[in-house]
Amino acid sequence: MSLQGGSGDRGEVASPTTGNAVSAGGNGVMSGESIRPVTVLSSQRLRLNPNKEHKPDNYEDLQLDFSPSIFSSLEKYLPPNLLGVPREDKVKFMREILLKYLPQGERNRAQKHREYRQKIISNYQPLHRELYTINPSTFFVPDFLQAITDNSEESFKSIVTEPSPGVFTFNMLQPRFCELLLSEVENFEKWVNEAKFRIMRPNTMNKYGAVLDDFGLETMLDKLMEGFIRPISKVYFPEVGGSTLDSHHGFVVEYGKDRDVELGFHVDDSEVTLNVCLGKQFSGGELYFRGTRCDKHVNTATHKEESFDYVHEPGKAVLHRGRHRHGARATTSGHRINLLLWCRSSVFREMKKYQKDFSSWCGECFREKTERQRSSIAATKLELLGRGEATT
Ligand SMILES: O=C(O)CCC(=O)C(=O)O
Ligand SMILES: [Fe+2]
Repeated sequence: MSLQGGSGDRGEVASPTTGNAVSAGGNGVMSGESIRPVTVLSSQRLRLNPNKEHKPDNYEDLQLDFSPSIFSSLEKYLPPNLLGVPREDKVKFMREILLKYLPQGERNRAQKHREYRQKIISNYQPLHRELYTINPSTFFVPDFLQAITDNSEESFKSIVTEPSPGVFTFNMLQPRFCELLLSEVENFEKWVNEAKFRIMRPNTMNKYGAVLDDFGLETMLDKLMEGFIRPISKVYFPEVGGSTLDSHHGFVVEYGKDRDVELGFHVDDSEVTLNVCLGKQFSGGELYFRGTRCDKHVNTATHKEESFDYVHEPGKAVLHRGRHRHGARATTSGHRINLLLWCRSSVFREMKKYQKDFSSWCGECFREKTERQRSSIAATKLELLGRGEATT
């Protein structure tokens, strides 16, 4: 976890962690509501598929130890006989389930983070309100928008290039959008300095940069992921949950004089990462890739064909697996700011717990599997040959 190899050719890979995990948390009690005896059997199970017709209750006004939106989402999975019971009974049932999944420590951390965000959002005045709601025609370049609208493998192929296996690039953001976002980030940082507000950095590896989700851009970025990144990831990264991306961590990183200089060798806490350069003028800052690895193989050697350097261009996106080992070289002059969207799939993360063989995406698992198959074929051949000789 520790060493951040400068050149990224080998060495241990750091895995940046973030504080934004699951938006839930609390002090473990529901205040303000008396808890009625529940008419529910705890042996009842959630449905496998949601009831899409059901309109869930609103839980915003309750003091709950999980995010109200989790209750609204989970309600669609309640057994049919529970859909019509009083809201407090549904809360009790769902809370019991949620408690099994989110330990107290994590809930406390998530609650603190919710309060932190709330403090920013109620004090920070956005400069460009048009950034906070997605507007495809002003955000994206026409070719990208057309490809997403057509939503087919062919349409994506027409805009996407794959300069190295697993690294996909395409033009994505309009210069005007990049300018506005840069100016919004600058404005946010100005406010942070003036208010002497201590902000959380995007991850453990950055001293600079800002989490966009923390100052109001979460909903916009969620729409960006769902409507624009998930369709592409479904085609290019199906083996790591590309079609089921359901949460994200969105931030900007900043490099240059008085900022971070480079970024060490690491893997992201994401299934799929979108990295778009916003500008401004800079030299250096190339993104180097060194092959995709699972946890077990994260520190294994790089093979020649896995080495690839990418030169950032404003407005242009790079899409890669989070487990694709990478880092950023020093930005030697000017100022470089990139938008990062670490996209995650809860379904993939759950399934991963039960798997050992990741040969569909881990370069080393693939090599081991191929080697096993090769020697098994060789052994079978030898045995058949031996039998043949014995009978002649
Ligand atoms: O600076 C870059 O382009 C890479 C950033 C990155 O890999 C990250 O923040 O996870
Ligand atoms: Fe990264």
